[in-house]
Order: sequence, then C-alpha cells, then structure tokens
Amino acid sequence: MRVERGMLRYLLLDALRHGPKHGYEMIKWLEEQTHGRYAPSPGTVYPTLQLMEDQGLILAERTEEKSVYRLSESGEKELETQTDFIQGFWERNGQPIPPPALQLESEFVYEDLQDLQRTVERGVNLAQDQQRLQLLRQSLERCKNEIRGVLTGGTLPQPGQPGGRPQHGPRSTGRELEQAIAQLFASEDEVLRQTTERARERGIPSIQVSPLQGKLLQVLAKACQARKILEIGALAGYSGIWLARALPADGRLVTLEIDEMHASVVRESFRLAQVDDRAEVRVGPALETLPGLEVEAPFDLIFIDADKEPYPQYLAWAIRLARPGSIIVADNCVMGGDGLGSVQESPSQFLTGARSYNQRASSDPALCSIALPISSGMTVSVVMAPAV
Ligand SMILES: C[S@@+](CC[C@H](N)C(=O)[O-])C[C@H]1O[C@@H](n2cnc3c(N)ncnc32)[C@H](O)[C@@H]1O
Repeated sequence: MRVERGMLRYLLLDALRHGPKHGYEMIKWLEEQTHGRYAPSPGTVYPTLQLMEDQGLILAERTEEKSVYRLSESGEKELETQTDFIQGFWERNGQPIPPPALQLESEFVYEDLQDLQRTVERGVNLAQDQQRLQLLRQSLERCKNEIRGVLTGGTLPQPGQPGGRPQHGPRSTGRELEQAIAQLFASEDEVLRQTTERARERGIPSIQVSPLQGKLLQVLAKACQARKILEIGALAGYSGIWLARALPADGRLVTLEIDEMHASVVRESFRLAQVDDRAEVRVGPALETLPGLEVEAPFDLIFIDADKEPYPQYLAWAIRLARPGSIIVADNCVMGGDGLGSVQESPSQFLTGARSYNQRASSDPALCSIALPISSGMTVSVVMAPAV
C-alpha cells in the first residue's frame, strides 16, 4: 500500500503521539498498527524525519547508535490540521485484514456503491421535473435507512427476499458476474486505480468506463490493429489509458474533452501512465473539434463517450473519420433497456440521443453493429466497405 505524497509525515507524527520512537520503531509501529498493510521504506522515512526535524516538528535525542524522536509543540499543532486524514487512514487500515471471502464481498459492496452512484447520476440527468428528483431523494433516504438497519444489526433480508442474496449461487447477478470476469480478464493495475482516485480527489465524478469495458476497448483495438484511435469524452483519462495501452509504440490516441480542468487531469494521467508519448487531449466542444480531424483520418477505432444528445451526430462524424474495418464503440447506449426504445416516444433528450444512435447503428448498411449489456451498455459497430 502507498500513502499519498506528503502524507507520510502525518503518520510519523501520529506514531510519535503514542510515545518517543526511533526511525525503525516508527516503521514497525505503522506496520503493526495497520496489520501489515503499510510499512514505509527506511529510504523514505529517514529523509522525511530529517526534514521534519529541520522544520521543528519533531525533536531528536541522539545517542551513538540511534536518534530517538519525540513530538514538538509545533508538531502537535501540525498534526491537528490533519485529523480528518489521520482518522480516515485508521478507519481504513486499523482493522485486522479480513479473510479473502470477506475481502471479495467488500469489493462487491464498493462496486455496487459505484454502480448506485452512476445510476443516481444518470437519474439526475434524466429527471426533468422537480417531482421526479424528490422521488429519487425519497428512494435514497429509504435505501440509507435500510442500510443503517443492516449495519446496526437489524433483521437481515433472507436469500430470495428483496435485498437478499440470490438463491442460485453467489455470483449470479449481472454485476457480480461482471466483477468475476473483470477479476480474471481485466484487473486494474495501480496506475489505473490511482487515475480514478486522483479524479475523485479533484471532484471529478466517477463516471468512467468499468475495467471490463476498458478491457473490451483494448480487445477491439487489437482486433482492428488500431494505430490511430479517437475518443470523444476524456473525463480523467481512464478509458484513454486502456486504449493507449493497446496501441503500438508509434500509435496515436486523440481524445476530445470540453472541460479544461478535466483535460489538465487527463494530461497528468497520461504522463503518470507513461502513455503521453502517444496520447493527447484536445480541448473544446467535440462538434467543433471534429471537423479539424479530417486531415488526420482515418481512425481505426473511435470511442464515443461524451454528452448524449449529440450521439447521432458523433456517429455521423465517426463514420466520416473511419475506414472500412474501423470499429466504432459508444458507451451508455443500453441503460437497462431504456436506450433501445422508440425515438418518437423518448421521454428525454438524453435518451433520444442513445435511441437515435442505436436506430442508425442497427439499420445503416454501412455498419455491422451489436449492443452489449455491459455496464450501462455499449454499442459496437464495424464500418463496412461500400458495396460494389
Ligand atoms: C462519461 S465522461 C467520459 C469518460 C471517459 N471516457 C472514461 O471512461 O474514462 C464524459 C466526458 O465528456 C466530456 N464532454 C461532455 N460534453 C462534451 C462535448 N460536447 N465535447 C467534448 N467533451 C464533452 C465531459 O466533460 C466528460 O469529461
């Protein structure tokens, strides 16, 4: 486990709050208190201690063999500025490591939580009247109450009851199945995990593709031997990293993003993922940036994942910027079936975008398409050669 840059000093101050210690004792203390999760290396700890001593946060008593440190008054004050961080750290890491089955179950809970967040965010986008938003809040309130009941030891729902586990096996819901597949085929590395973590810290919503979708994008990029990829909707660069990693060394990913703050996080993500030699973000409304890309076409894979209303226009551009054999993928196209209904009866602009997209993708002879029920649904199309 790693701790955010600059935060180790607070853990060291916290260790000294529990009594004077020399450097190695602090490392051992942290290792013991976190049940082996966190043991900073001496190479990081000793320079940090030196700096803290120079800044007057700790006081050293030196003997021939070692330096024993204790907290100074200004160290105590400094520590108080970070009580939230310290409390959060110990809440996450102070408990014994649960057995693997419990760990897996906890991961499912976090996945479900992310899924719930996406569903609610989508609901807020879709709800166009106050009454619907109020219903949404009431529904969340009921959900929170039920969770509080479960956490405080109320009666647990039985398998088969609403809220209970399915009776036909532990991994039988769509979400759990996705997770099991992702664990085998699409596990995230530290770089990808930190990309979402950093985005969350900057207040960017967690609406990136799932690891399973990221891997699917890679598989599709490999299938069409992509050398040039275009993405519409970069967010924090998460899907961009999956895509860029599928490119050969001289490949190119161009990702379009309307929001300058998102774009600056994307640049950082690409740099940290070491794909900035082949991946770049261009800022502006996609419909204004796309015409300028004609000189760089054709793109081998085009991934559409931005605002939903212009999805049909994005598809038209994607076809224009593609070649026969290119693959076009669009995210959020199924939405539990809502994205498959009739365009004429669409309840919102948001759904109209997905429905019109699917209508064209499923009927245009220039495309061979399928919608996949993965996360909120991806429509995948292969661009066909013109009939002769
Ligand atoms: C769903 S997120 C993209 C997620 C990203 N593909 C991933 O999985 O990591 C949509 C992004 O599209 C951007 N966006 C929205 N409207 C846009 C537009 N008209 N042009 C370009 N980007 C847009 C948003 O700012 C947001 O960052």
